[in-house]
Amino acid sequence: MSPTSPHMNFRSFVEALRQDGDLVSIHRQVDPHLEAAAITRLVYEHDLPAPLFENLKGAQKHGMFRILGAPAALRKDPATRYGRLARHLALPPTASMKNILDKMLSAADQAPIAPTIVPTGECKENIIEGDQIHLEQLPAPFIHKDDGGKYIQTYGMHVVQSPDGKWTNWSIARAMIKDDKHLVGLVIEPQHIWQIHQLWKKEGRDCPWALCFGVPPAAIMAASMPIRTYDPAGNVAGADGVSEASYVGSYTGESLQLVKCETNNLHVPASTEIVFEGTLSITERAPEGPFGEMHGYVFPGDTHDWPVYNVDCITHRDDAILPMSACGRLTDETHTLIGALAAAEIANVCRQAGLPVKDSFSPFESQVTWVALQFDDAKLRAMKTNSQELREKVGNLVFNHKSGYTIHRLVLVGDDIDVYDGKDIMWAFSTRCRPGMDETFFEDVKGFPLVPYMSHGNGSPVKGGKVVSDALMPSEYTTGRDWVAADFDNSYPEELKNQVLAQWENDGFAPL
Ligand SMILES: CC1=C(C(=O)O)[C@@H]2CC(C)(C)c3c(C)c(C)cc4c3N2[C@@]12C(=O)NC(=O)N=C2N4C[C@H](O)[C@H](O)[C@H](O)COP(=O)(O)O
Ligand SMILES: [K+]
Ligand SMILES: [Mn+2]
Repeated sequence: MSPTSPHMNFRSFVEALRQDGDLVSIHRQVDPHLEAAAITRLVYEHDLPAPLFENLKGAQKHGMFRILGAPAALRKDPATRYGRLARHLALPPTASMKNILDKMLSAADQAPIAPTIVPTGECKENIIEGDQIHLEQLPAPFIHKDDGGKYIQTYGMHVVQSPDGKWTNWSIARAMIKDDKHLVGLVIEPQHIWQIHQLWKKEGRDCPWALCFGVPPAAIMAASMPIRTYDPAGNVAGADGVSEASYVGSYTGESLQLVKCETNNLHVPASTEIVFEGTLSITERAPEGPFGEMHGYVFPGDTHDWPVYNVDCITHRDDAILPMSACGRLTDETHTLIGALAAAEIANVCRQAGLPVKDSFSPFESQVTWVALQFDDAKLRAMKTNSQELREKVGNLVFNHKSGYTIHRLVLVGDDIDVYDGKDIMWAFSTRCRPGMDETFFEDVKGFPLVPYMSHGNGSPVKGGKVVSDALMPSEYTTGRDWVAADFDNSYPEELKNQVLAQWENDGFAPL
């Protein structure tokens, strides 16, 4: 029996949400065609408990399957805002986003802990092979009314491996059902699944593949993060060169238990809810999309050809649960994970390059197209640099690194700004960054085509459109801050503030 702690076992994670009062089980029959996603979308837009659809119209025998919506979205209570993410990492429900990202980064300078291969696990309770596979009969969700198909894959983990077996990558990339035996999905440059797909193209063989729905929550966090592993040549990139599996081992302190696939030599977490096994074709492509994407748009009819996945075998737990991210406008997993984890890795890359970056976050208000980088003001002054020089240095470093792929604006701020507070970032950006003069634009770097002003804008969808906006004031480079904020914290003497706070409720105000 594999570990049953919530961060290491998806089924236990769902039960932990129930214990937390952060789950709504819906027993009435719900239609996977739009209805389940519509309920989940409203959950996202109001930060409500995760919906578990226990009785899907069209669910197959052996419990194939139920759906858990909003697996890593926000909780309404500010005190436990990130509780559902915290549960992915065995952190307390009151953990801050900083606690969560620090935990994810803690692996960067710890020894990797390799996974353990075990003979079997819960994911082997049911095995469906060959002509018994009918993807079209599964209760796969149709998520947005203008989508190009049923997106069964929105929170599963792709497993692919370099031909030399040295590098196994875990990542999330969407995929929809193409027909009874095939999926089709995004495999975009420079993502690691794209890099490994390229290696198999050179080999002239289809890429062995597995797609794991309902993996240990600690694993899906690394799958969503642009951690540095091998470069395309298969050499170790940067200090680590670990695969996600070993990276997860580091920050959980536990060796993940994996089992071998039935039909290829890849390994998958033993407690996975549903496993698709097969190949990612190096030749076959098919129309994919449109899809309601992370920036909150569907462009009807916006279909493009992407690689085809061939499903040879399905294994699954009894009463399996498919996690679903009905992504789009704020606030869902594409914001709490893609933006936040990219920000964390970008700060890591900056620090490795010797830049005094203390903290970073991608403000939800920017639909996670920005990352705010908080500089240590004293160390900044010691650099004896200036705005233009720093903007160029940071932009050239981040916008040419894979971790910067999805980010189009970097906002540089001092350490009086809380990067996790969107109001703080907008205050600094709006009042300290003079448009044009304090900004450096980058047109010769890789652009992120999913941003609407890229794919449906006026310029190249894949090049440029990036900027470093310096919201550090000139005094922060030289003498130190030459202003006082006109707010309660900074504009009143300590003893007066304490007196006001002590009197606060006696004066008739509700507790802050
Ligand atoms: C951009 C993406 C999506 C979109 O907006 O449609 C789509 C939506 C869903 C499936 C919900 C989704 C969720 C819920 C989460 C949490 C992450 C993503 C996605 N999907 C996309 C996708 O279809 N294609 C893609 O290339 N990257 C995606 N990521 C981001 C990657 O996972 C991230 O960049 C990793 O770092 C990649 O791993 P490595 O290569 O570094 O190993
Ligand atoms: K990853
Ligand atoms: Mn990777």
